[in-house]
Amino acid sequence: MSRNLLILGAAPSLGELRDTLIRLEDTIIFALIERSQFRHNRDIYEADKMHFKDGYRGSFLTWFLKEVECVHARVRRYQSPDEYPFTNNLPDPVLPPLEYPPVLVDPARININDEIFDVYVNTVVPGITADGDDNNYGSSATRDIECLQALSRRIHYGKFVAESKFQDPATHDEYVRHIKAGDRAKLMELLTNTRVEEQLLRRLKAKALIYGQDLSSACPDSVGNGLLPVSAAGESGAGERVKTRVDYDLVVSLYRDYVIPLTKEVEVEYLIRRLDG
Ligand SMILES: O=C(O)C(=O)C[C@]1(C(=O)O)C=C[C@@H](O)C=C1
Repeated sequence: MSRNLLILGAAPSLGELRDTLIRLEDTIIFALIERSQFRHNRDIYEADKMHFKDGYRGSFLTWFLKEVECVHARVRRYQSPDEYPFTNNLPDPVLPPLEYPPVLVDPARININDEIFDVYVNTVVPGITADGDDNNYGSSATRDIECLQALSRRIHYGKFVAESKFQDPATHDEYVRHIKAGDRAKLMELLTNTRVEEQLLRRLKAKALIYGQDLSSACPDSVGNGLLPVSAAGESGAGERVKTRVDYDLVVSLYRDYVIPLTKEVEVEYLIRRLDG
């Protein structure tokens, strides 16, 4: 995705941006499935549960995040306008800066990763994992970081979506009026597209149902007969609820209650500052 942002001369269209959001649904569902194979492992989220030889005070996950983000910062990850770190005071890149086409007007580099982290640790992880401790701390935290990065990229992509809506001649003047009035509620109303949200949630349920199935004991023939038949409602041919590796209703509620609202929050916060300077 970063490469695309580098080579795009002009702002991406709303259609192109929505295609990226659709692709990120797959990334997020698979990352959640990966994390859900391990138990909750609550200790990795609690500060001072582990003794760090380097004197670090905090949770295992925040220690791990900081280490990973240091490496990623050194290879310029956070120079990309769709990548935002969860930790601070990161080192400078070892390579010269890249020139990204100036699509966004975002001097404050709006970053809501603290909110995303909070929702992920306190709501998502307990929802998608079985309770208990299986000692897979490194494996769990590795998957956590993948989930967090994917969610963060998806949610901060709202800036590009907001910019594209702001540039649209059909709504430009209306956006400018609400921005000048500092009216966040009106901006929220204007940028909301209920039809797109409903379609997204339906698609997401279908994807979570299909990607979440464990096909290890299925014996399909060469044209695929023999795979578990699943209806859109999540019922097997026999009428019972399909057991998937990650609960598809949870994936839908994650998007409905957090991912979409946080994306819209990013869009509003981006737009409200759009005319500054
Ligand atoms: O596709 C858009 O128009 C967006 O702004 C993205 C998004 C989303 O988060 O998926 C957010 C707000 C809209 O109501 C619809 C969808």
